[in-house]
Amino acid sequence: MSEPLLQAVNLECERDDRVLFRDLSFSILPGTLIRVEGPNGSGKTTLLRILAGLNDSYSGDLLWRGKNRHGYREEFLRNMLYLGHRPGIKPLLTPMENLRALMDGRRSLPDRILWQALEGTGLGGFQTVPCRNLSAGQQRRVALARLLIADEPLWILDEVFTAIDIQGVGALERLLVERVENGGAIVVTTHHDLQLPSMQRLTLGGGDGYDY
Ligand SMILES: Nc1ncnc2c1ncn2[C@@H]1O[C@H](COP(=O)(O)OP(=O)(O)OP(=O)(O)O)[C@@H](O)[C@H]1O
Repeated sequence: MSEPLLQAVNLECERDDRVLFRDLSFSILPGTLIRVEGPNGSGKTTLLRILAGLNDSYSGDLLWRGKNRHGYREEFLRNMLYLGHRPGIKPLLTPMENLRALMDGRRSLPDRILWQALEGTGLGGFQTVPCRNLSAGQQRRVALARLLIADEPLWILDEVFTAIDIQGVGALERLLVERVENGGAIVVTTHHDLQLPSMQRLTLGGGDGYDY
């Protein structure tokens, strides 16, 4: 069996004296997709931000490739791609400029590749239009183009199906399946009815303060 990329060991997080989750332990293996589920406010975004290294308000351990992540933060960040529940698109920039910004200097790709990635998410013809003139779904697609040029082994995706039309949802589902088949690891939250082969589920909402 392959080594886990990321392991959560006894994670616990409290917000405003309410336990969102405790004793949460799981492994994220290459070639797996984990869907984090739970009702509004159950802590899905909080958990994903903790996994992505964007929130340190937790107890427990996170191991990156078997070692405490604290000592390997840069390596972890280089190998992880996080897309948050907001598209994170700058309205005054074009899709091309935004996509380059989303690369965050990790790899220098030629414009041709970025252009094609935007075409691949249905933004052909919009590559040089300021993003403030795009629809909500088109802005989301700019962020999703980042996935088409991603080589990070771990993707952490928060509500990336939001505002995407039915064709876009199908294309994104196929991309996720293909990625997992090729050894990628994905953690995703969505209120969309995602049913992918061999998807694992991690359900939140059992902490103190929940009646359901
Ligand atoms: N910065 C913060 N400070 C204090 N409480 C917070 C903060 N961020 C989130 N919370 C609280 O933590 C709880 C979990 O929020 P979170 O966004 O993780 O839930 P979620 O499961 O992703 O919800 P949704 O399905 O609505 O997106 C909520 O009760 C929220 O009010």
